[in-house]
Amino acid sequence: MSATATKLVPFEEALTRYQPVMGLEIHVELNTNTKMFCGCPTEFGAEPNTQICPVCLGLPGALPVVNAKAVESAIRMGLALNCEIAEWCRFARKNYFYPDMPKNFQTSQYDEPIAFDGFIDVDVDGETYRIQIERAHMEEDTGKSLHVGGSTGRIHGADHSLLDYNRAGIPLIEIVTRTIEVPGDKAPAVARAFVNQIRDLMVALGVSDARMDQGSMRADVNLSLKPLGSDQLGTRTETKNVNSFRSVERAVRYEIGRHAAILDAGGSILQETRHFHESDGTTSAGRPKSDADDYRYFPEPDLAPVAPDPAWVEELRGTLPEPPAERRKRLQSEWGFSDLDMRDTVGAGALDLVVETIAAGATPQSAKKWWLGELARTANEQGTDLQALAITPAQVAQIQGLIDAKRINDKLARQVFEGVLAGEGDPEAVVVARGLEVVSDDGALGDAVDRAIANDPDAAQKIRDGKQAAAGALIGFVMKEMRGQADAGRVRELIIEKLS
Ligand SMILES: Nc1ncnc2c1ncn2[C@@H]1O[C@H](COP(=O)(O)OP(=O)(O)OP(=O)(O)O)[C@@H](O)[C@H]1O
Ligand SMILES: [Mg+2]
Ligand SMILES: [Mg+2]
Repeated sequence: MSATATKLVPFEEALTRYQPVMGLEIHVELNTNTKMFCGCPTEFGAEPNTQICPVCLGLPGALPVVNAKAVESAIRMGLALNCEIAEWCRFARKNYFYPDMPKNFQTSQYDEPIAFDGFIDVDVDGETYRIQIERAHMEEDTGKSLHVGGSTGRIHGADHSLLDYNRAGIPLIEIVTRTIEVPGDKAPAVARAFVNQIRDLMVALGVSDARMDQGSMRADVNLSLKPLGSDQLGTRTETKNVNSFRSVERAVRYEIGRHAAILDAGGSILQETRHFHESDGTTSAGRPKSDADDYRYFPEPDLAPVAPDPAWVEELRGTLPEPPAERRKRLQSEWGFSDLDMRDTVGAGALDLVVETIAAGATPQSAKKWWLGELARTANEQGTDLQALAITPAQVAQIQGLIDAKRINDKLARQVFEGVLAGEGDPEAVVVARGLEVVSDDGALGDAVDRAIANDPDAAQKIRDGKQAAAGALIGFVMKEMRGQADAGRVRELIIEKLS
């Protein structure tokens, strides 16, 4: 579903007249064992409405209690984002009605967030861009609506809705950037790199599994344009719940072209939420949303203020992972990567995957080769991120191990990747099931070499005359006959032996 007739100004052309301005809101689900304000479990994928209680359902008289582990995660996250940590802050009620929110308000933070005024640096094409963080605040997730039945189409195209409140009350941190202005042509890539880096940071902190494909990390992309040279912000649109790095990049690009077309035609941008469509990279209108939307925020009367002891905050500072830029420098020197190797790896969002693949036994170069080659191509074809592919770093290392042991070659490895990605099991199982092992047995190879010599007497004669380069044609014949499964090195040796 997408707005088919939307006219776009080509990206490069839009940038000759407008400066894009972005703002990113990232929701991260914390991996605490229990919910934000009650003891319900947070496990993903349970039977609907089995992880609920009077507190997360907002039943009258139920009293919430703050999850201390969630506060700890929020503080560590704030510190990692170079934020100030509030010495005293409160929760607030954000009042609105929506069926997936049983309490009729979301417990969030408003003007007193736990963390504020931070920044992180992201690298794109060898340049560093500093992204200012306005705040990171604690809140709770909503439940989920499932729209089913299609005969009346009254509700989002469906008959009726089912509600699952298992997710209601799971701790969330919302990270909000200040407006971001970078050279227009870099804007989509900077947005993607930022979200990517937030993910890496969450994983390194161990506070969330930050899986965009599973919704444990979600990005809202705000975008506006202003005429070049103007210092007045334009009206923004807010593309909601974008769920991959690649989609973040595409959403920015698409909205730039769409805004430019409207502004060029003398129109004005409607401040609204938008939905992103993976299939064709477009967005479509959601609901109008003005800055004056009145959520009637007020301090939550049922929760005590959060006043983290400064000594505890300093203690938590000591638990932070190595800052990303320093880590990249260290890894680059450990791996012996060139600047370009490193830039490509980071740019592809493959840094942690490469780290894990090396930890599982592969060399840095081979880990990089597969993630940035074969697997990046596959991710691109599937329109997803490397992290979402159905293969683990350990499996990539196993495939490289099979190559190193000369049981398969690079070409056969591609078929092993295909099998693993298709869910046929571990590399070893795929090799056996698909019969992909390289033949290095002299008997079978010798017979094929004999046939190759008989097939191409000219080449054979050249080799007898000492022109070993002519062996290529015979090796090609053998490889073709054995469907790529011959040990090419051994075939060459046999050819030379037989013809000298
Ligand atoms: N004119 C603009 N153009 C682009 N981005 C903007 C503009 N004005 C604000 N932003 C960005 O939009 C984001 C607004 O997020 P914020 O959470 O503060 O409010 P919201 O989107 O109105 O509320 P909600 O959390 O309910 O979605 C910020 O990242 C901000 O920098
Ligand atoms: Mg927000
Ligand atoms: Mg928003």
